[in-house]
Amino acid sequence: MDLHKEGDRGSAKQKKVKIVFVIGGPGSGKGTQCKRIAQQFGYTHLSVGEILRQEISSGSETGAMIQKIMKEGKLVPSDVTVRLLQQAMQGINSGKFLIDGFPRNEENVKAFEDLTKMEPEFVLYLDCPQDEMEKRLLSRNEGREDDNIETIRKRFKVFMESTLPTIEYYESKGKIRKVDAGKSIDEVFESIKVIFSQGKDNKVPPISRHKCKCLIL
Ligand SMILES: Nc1ncnc2c1ncn2[C@@H]1O[C@H](COP(=O)(O)OP(=O)(O)O)[C@@H](O)[C@H]1O
Ligand SMILES: Nc1ccn([C@@H]2O[C@H](COP(=O)(O)OP(=O)(O)O)[C@@H](O)[C@H]2O)c(=O)n1
Ligand SMILES: [Mg+2]
Repeated sequence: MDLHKEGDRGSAKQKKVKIVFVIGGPGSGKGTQCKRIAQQFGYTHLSVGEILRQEISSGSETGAMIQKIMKEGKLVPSDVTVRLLQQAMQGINSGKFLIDGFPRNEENVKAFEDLTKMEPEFVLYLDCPQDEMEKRLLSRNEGREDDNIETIRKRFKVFMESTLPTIEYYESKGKIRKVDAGKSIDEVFESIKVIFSQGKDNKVPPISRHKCKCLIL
């Protein structure tokens, strides 16, 4: 599959790939909602966290490096993350990708743009109060090494310091679609359905980081 924009190499035959990024704090419900979106709207769901965990399971040296970083709640270097993400995308013949947990910082954005020459159609932002996210993560029960209170707090800090600026970046491009993710799974999905049913010209009102529920601690 060619991951470049239609026309980039002058061929009218190249398939236009549509990408939606899904971001939000740890425990905001990205994975849960992505499964539903993929099923209802025909997207291929790629969880970047899962891709990184698969690399850990492979037993590679890169995997060992990723494991150490994840345990500390930090972010994996973008060249590694984007290379693994691009490999995963190239193995799938899909026109529509839902990329969960990406981008998480400005370096992620730049590495993705540089390597793939693509931009997301829009960015779905699941905005959830931190105390709710903490509660969800502590009862997630997936055996993850990073779902302990110490690492969870570090991940929240990384989200505030590194991911919120990327939300502002996409907001300035009119690409953020924000939903209140503090509600029930069904209620959140109802709001998401409205967004995925709209044409790309229907923009939601702009947001500012001061209005994010995740900052109401
Ligand atoms: N809206 C919600 N209300 C209550 N629990 C939720 C909601 N969305 C997800 N969960 C639960 O919270 C945990 C974290 O959800 P998950 O989808 O893994 O979040 P993320 O991928 O953003 O970390 C899971 O155990 C999930 O079942
Ligand atoms: N773009 C990304 C995504 C995940 N990660 C790493 O993977 C971890 C788990 O990501 P995840 O998306 O599975 O976590 P949740 O937000 O779903 O809980 C993060 O805390 C980072 O250490 C990363 O470094 N860069
Ligand atoms: Mg997840």
